[in-house]
Amino acid sequence: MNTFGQTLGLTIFGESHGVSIGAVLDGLPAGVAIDWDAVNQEMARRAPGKNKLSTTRSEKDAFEIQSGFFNGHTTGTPLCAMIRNGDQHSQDYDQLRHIMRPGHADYSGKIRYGGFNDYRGGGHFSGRLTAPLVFAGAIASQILASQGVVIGSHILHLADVTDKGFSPLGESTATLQALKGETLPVLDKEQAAKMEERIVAAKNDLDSVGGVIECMVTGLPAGLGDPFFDSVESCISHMMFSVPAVKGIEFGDGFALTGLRGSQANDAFYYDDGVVKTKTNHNGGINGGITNGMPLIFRLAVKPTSSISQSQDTIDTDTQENCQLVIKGRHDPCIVQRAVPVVEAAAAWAILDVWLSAKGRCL
Ligand SMILES: Cc1cc2nc3c(=O)[nH]c(=O)nc-3n(C[C@H](O)[C@H](O)[C@H](O)COP(=O)(O)O)c2cc1C
Ligand SMILES: C=C(O[C@@H]1CC(C(=O)O)=C[C@@H](OP(=O)(O)O)[C@H]1O)C(=O)O
Repeated sequence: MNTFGQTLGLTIFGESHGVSIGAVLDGLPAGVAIDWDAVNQEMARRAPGKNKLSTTRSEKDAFEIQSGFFNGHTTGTPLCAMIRNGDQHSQDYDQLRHIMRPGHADYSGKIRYGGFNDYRGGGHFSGRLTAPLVFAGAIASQILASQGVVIGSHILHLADVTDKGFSPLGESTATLQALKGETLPVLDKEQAAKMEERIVAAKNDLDSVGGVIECMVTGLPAGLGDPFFDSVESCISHMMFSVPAVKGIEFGDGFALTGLRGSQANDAFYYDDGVVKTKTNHNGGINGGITNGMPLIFRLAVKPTSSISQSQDTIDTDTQENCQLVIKGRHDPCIVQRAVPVVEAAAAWAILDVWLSAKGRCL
């Protein structure tokens, strides 16, 4: 199934080198006035071909609304948006019909779909399918913002360069919003130039780099989520592994919690003018799968781009022999900075789904 969500259904469709890609958003509340300029801004943050750190494929990522929006408001029935593809170089992919890129989905996709998958540009597996995800998330984040929820992210690590982490007790809305204007969003501004240098160096070596994105969600009330299968961690993780190249997630202190004692890892409660807070936030705003009212924090591992131009060992499925592959084409030397708006959008959609499920489809 290519649909995500319990109360709010998101279906994404299309192939990177097909006519179009798009999304169907089902279950949105009726009567929401959407700020389309803000949606366009989010699309532009993710769009390819903007600078030397990204693929040179140039796409406008303009969307055409097909349904679900009438007289300035959502109708509450499925909202469908279509995004046309315009700058495909499909000949770059001719050899990839039968020569499998290591690290990409060529082989697994070929087996899954019996060889009928559209392999051009990675087809339906392409990072291009994150454009409809951003479209959906941009709408979800507007709805969440009306309830006081803010989502922001930065690059915590890129190759061997490290930014300072988010303050676990929360960052201001101004800080989270300001990060959205940056190509390499970091808190310690000196790290951006070093990160850029690592991406350019990898590209010059016909290679790629990966990193870690840290995401924070502020303004969530306590009590959202469910204890087991639909825990907030489960819902967010389910969504985040839909972002191509994401290979890991941790909440709060995550794996580092394993090195602490209980006395160090527990987040002590206190009343702050009648509001329940915790003095630390090692658990990332979630206890028992349910939000506790503190900022939600998670980190994602993003792998280095698999399509590199060095010669690599692989297989030819036509001849059933081992062979060498030199990939042609226009690939991102680093996915991390391109994935930042995608992660925020994906978080917005997953959290709005949790919210509407908890509150019986209502805000
Ligand atoms: C925004 C974005 C851009 C991407 N750009 C590329 C790219 O240019 N070349 C590439 O090989 N992979 C790229 N990827 C990653 C692949 O789509 C992904 O590695 C592939 O679908 C296999 O999925 P997996 O890595 O999650 O196993 C990109 C991913 C995202 C989110
Ligand atoms: C098109 C986008 O990114 C693409 C993601 C991608 C991949 O394999 O994931 C491979 C490249 O595709 P192509 O070879 O067609 O240029 C990227 O350009 C986009 O982000 O909109």
